Amino acid sequence: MVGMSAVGIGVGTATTTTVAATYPLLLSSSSMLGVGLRATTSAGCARPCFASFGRNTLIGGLALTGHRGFASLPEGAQEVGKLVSSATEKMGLGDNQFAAGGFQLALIGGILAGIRVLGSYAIEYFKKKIIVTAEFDSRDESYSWILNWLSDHPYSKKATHFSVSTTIARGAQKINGEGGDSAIAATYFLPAPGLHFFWYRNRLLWLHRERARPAGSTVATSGSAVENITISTIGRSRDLIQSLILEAQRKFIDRDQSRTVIFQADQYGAWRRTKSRPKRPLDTIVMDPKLKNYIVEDAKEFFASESWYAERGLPFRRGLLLYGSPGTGKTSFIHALAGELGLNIYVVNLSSKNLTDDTLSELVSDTPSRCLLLIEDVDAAFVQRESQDAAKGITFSGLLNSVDGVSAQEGRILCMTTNHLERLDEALIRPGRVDVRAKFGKASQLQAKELFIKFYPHVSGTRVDSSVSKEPNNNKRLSAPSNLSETTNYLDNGNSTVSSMTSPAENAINSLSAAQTEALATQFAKVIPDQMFSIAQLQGFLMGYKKSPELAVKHAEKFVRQAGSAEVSGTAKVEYDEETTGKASEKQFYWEDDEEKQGFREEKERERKASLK
Ligand SMILES: Nc1ncnc2c1ncn2[C@@H]1O[C@H](COP(=O)(O)OP(=O)(O)OP(=O)(O)O)[C@@H](O)[C@H]1O
Repeated sequence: MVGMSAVGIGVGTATTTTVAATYPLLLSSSSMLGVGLRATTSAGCARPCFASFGRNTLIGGLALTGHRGFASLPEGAQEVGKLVSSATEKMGLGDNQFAAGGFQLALIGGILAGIRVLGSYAIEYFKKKIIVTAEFDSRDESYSWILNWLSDHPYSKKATHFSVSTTIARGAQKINGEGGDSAIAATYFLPAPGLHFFWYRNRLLWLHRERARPAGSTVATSGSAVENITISTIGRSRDLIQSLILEAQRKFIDRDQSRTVIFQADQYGAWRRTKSRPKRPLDTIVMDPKLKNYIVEDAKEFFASESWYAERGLPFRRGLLLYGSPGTGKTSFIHALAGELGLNIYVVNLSSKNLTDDTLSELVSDTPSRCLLLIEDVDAAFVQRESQDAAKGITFSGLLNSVDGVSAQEGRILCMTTNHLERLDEALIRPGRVDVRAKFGKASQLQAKELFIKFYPHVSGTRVDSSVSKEPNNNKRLSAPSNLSETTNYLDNGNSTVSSMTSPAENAINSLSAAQTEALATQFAKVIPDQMFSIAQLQGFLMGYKKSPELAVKHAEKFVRQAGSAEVSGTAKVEYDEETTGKASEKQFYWEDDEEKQGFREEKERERKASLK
């Protein structure tokens, strides 16, 4: 079988069997041009032979009988036959039976194809006139709205052909196990691929869900398969389906009310929702309360003063630069700020090889008008690039143009973070691009105390896990980790290791009074030198004693001592700013290579085990 535009070539022979086998091939191909040799079978034999080939029989019959008369064919077909026959005569092919047959078939094929094409256009036209259809593609966010909406629709709960999914959008997991059991993965029941009919506002709608196979694959894999949903109804007005879409969108947004959604650029340079997290309360961030308050109020005021900016012809944009050592809470604060302001975060990774000046500019202009645009480690992209392929990725001027060029989106706050303020070009952080600069320093003793109290919150005489410890992966690997955070990260990464190293008594949930907790926090803070550790390091240490604040206090001194002895051990390098404080400087600890890291971990673990004996 050949396609619509192909040329069909049929070869008829003297036997009726071959004619029957050949003509369907030729004629059902819808070819615009059919070339064939006319069968030289007897007229009497032709009709029974074609009987089993449906409508091709008629065409075959026309071709065969066109030269001899059409008495035995239906009236309409006779007319077409006569037309074909007279065209053949006019072409002067009447005497050559083979050429005439071929020409007739070509003509008939053309007419048939034309009728088909016109027919399908007509059907499409009438479909559009009486059926309203909306289409959703899994590469677009609206697809998640529809899946979310469908998962709650009564039809999905009773459909006998349904699919089960644990997620309806990347990063949009259901927030339960039903019954609140977070250990049970949440599930969505959705109409399976295929055709489904359901009711919406007393009108019948039908839904077609289709899963496209990735090119070159015979199996539709969920990872790469593109899905497509169409929802249709009879009528000429789009109102019903539009209101369904709006309802689905609202529902989806509502369910994100208590969450911060994070978007990242995909390989095509378009924003893609990657995850959503419960909003992080601002009071989980340990930092100078004045600074915290200043930034939050500044952001609120910014969003409330659009007309003020417009009246003065100023671009309605705000820039925030957070700088300081790794693990001091810059990223965490931005998440908390987004939660406080009810904004989503759009993250740009400047080191991405897929990012060019053009895609960055497009991404920035595609951000919604109220959001936080986050560029982390803004210094890193250009430093790395110098040593790699300078032709790849974005340029510095491309970055400048994107963040405040003419096409840059208005109404957003650009947040940049860096561990190295001194490496940033003045042009990038000049007023107008960066309006607020905030330094995130190492923990003061006061902050160490605050962290301790937050880490061991106290509810009705029973200790509960802090919000920090509810996020098991929040103890993310630092880009320049210290010896100590490495040790505790290591312990924290394997819960079994932690519990095997702590006695049942240590795991018992204590019920200290608030005053007792505060007293322990004060003891802890006294031991922790001012501005020596980042909050992440202290948090990493406390993670080793999740349920035992007393033990945390007991081991704190050793923790500090070990930090100081890291250089002596020769396994980690520590840069000291001896002249001034004798404490680790901003540059903090760094490791030579992985082997050193591993060796150090093992040594620390041995020491730790020995101390617990
Ligand atoms: N000031 C803080 N208050 C509360 N938690 C903090 C603070 N600083 C760090 N943490 C905790 O330490 C971890 C790392 O913090 P975060 O990623 O925010 O640091 P950062 O300054 O952005 O680090 P980097 O510069 O390496 O990206 C998180 O789990 C976070 O909860």
